[in-house]
Amino acid sequence: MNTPRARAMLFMGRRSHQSHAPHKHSPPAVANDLVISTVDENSGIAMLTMNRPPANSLSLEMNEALCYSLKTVEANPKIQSVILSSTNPKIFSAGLDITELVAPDNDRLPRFWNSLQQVYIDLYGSRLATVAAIQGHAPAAGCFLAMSCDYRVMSEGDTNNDIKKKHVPTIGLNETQLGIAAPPWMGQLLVRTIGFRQAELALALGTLFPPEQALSIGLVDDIVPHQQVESGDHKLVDLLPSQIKDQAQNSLLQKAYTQAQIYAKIPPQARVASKMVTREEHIFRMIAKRDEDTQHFCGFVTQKAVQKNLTAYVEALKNKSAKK
Ligand SMILES: CCCCCCCC/C=C\C=C\CC(=O)SCCNC(=O)CCNC(=O)[C@H](O)C(C)(C)COP(=O)(O)OP(=O)(O)OC[C@H]1O[C@@H](n2cnc3c(N)ncnc32)[C@H](O)[C@@H]1OP(=O)(O)O
Repeated sequence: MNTPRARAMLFMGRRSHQSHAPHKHSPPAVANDLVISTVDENSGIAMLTMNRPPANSLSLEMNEALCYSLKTVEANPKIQSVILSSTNPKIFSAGLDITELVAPDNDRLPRFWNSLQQVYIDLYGSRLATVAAIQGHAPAAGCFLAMSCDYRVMSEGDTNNDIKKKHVPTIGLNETQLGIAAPPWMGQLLVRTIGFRQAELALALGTLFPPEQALSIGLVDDIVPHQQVESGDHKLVDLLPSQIKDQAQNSLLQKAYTQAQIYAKIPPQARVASKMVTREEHIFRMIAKRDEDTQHFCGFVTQKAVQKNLTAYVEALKNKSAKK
């Protein structure tokens, strides 16, 4: 698998195993509205908007929809950049769908984990320039999605004095707070993004960072105030799915679009080759340990003590939501 040809194919949007019989890890082709895909061939920019209410949490089907949408966009040679966003103005993604982990089905659990691994392989190894527009919370695997992109722009949130309107999004790998540990490849992604010591601290404490702190440690590349801008780029307006058309003047999406334009102007072969330099080793290391990782995950999650923590966590989430 780890041959020069396999490496090149990974980053050119094709998988070396696709020419053979379906691989056990290949996500099935799915088409649904969990991820809304819009494409503008003139600018070379596409947008994938996560649309799984209430929290864009990552279920098996959501992971498959993400991979399918990304592959479909990648197959269009006119597209060079993609923006990953959310229809929910307050949540980018709440991470893994925790209900997948509680009292799991023996057959579904490994398939679920494989689908998440595939999201990582496809997104981190995409030939496209990927820009995450993080308008709301991005805990755990939500943070992982953002870290798998090439560039992260985060909204400062609504720091309105009115406490009811106030909304400050946070981002980070908070798994330890749930009594679980981030999988090794996800934790390593944090190390690669913010450096060893900051990652060591953040992983142990399960820290969720507000936008300014996330910027200061390099977890995001830019933050933008929560505001409408005077004149939006009309090309961005064309790209927005109907569900978020009213956000055309939104400064976060404007910034993400500008960054996607900058990437789209770089000669693609050179951009892709430079991405391989920093990412291929990490991806191939994960692929080599993929089955072992799935076994660890299934063994870990099904432990009695872990199930107890997760059950209590889901209960607390539901109670919190019911009290609103
Ligand atoms: C030896 C090696 C071993 C290796 C082992 C590896 C093991 C690794 C295992 C797991 C890795 C996990 C990574 C993860 O991603 S775990 C998920 C972590 N996510 C969270 O902790 C986030 C939880 N959610 C929240 O904190 C909030 O919902 C927030 C995102 C901040 C939004 O807050 P708010 O706007 O106030 O919204 P609500 O809390 O009211 O939620 C709205 C509804 O959404 C449901 N919800 C929220 N998050 C999830 C989720 N992650 N999964 C499923 N459902 C979720 C919530 O219950 C509300 O629903 P309802 O209104 O129907 O009750």
